[in-house]
Amino acid sequence: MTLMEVKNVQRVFGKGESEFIALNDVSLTIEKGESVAIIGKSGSGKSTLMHILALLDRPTKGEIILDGKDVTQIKEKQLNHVRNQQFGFVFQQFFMNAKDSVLDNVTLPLKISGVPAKRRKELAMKALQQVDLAEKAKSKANDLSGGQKQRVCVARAIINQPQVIFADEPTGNLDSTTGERIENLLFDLNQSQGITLIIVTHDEDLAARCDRKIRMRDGKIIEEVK
Ligand SMILES: Nc1ncnc2c1ncn2[C@@H]1O[C@H](COP(=O)(O)OP(=O)(O)OP(=O)(O)O)[C@@H](O)[C@H]1O
Repeated sequence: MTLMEVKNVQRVFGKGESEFIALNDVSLTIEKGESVAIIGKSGSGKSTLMHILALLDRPTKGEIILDGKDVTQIKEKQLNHVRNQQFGFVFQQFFMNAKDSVLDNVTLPLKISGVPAKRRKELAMKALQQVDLAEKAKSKANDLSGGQKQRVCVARAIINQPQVIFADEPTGNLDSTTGERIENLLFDLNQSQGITLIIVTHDEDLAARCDRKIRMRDGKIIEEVK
């Protein structure tokens, strides 16, 4: 089953002399339950493509079809809703509220979607158990190690039972052992819950674990390897 189709997408930044084509006629289909690595040199357009797929950015030209629906032109409010309900995010820089508790960080997506506090806590504890960090629920996010922070981010990403997790260099800030633990977590979720994984990475070993590798250069997909 197809999850997402990207059709002839172009993303242009800037205007006039400073115009820059970051994505140039990119087309791509993503199946449900796949794990896909987006690879390529710095500046090749990987993050730009991921942001478009994750509906965090809109294409200048082209179409995005999600679950058979054209979402290219839908309103910001609806986009936010789709992201909140269906997507989870894990980024290299963690993006946590450092002064808040682990629990508050993990429940944030549910707070946004209006889930009552008691239920939020239940689901957060379940998600934290999955990443083996239930005992840190009350700690300040800032007091955790890098690997623990990233596990909190994975817990936050799965709390809404998303159909896709978007990960941008999820192991980029971690040592290799800790990074591998995060990788294992992501691939376990992919295998056991069928969550589609879309991972931007420089790490060839991480890319090799994905079902499919999409290599970008100068804003184009130059190679797809299964
Ligand atoms: N908001 C923006 N305004 C102008 N140019 C941008 C913007 N975002 C990205 N670009 C340009 O688009 C190109 C692709 O950027 P992108 O971040 O997608 O690359 P990347 O492959 O993810 O690189 P890296 O591996 O370094 O993160 C770069 O040349 C970048 O300078």
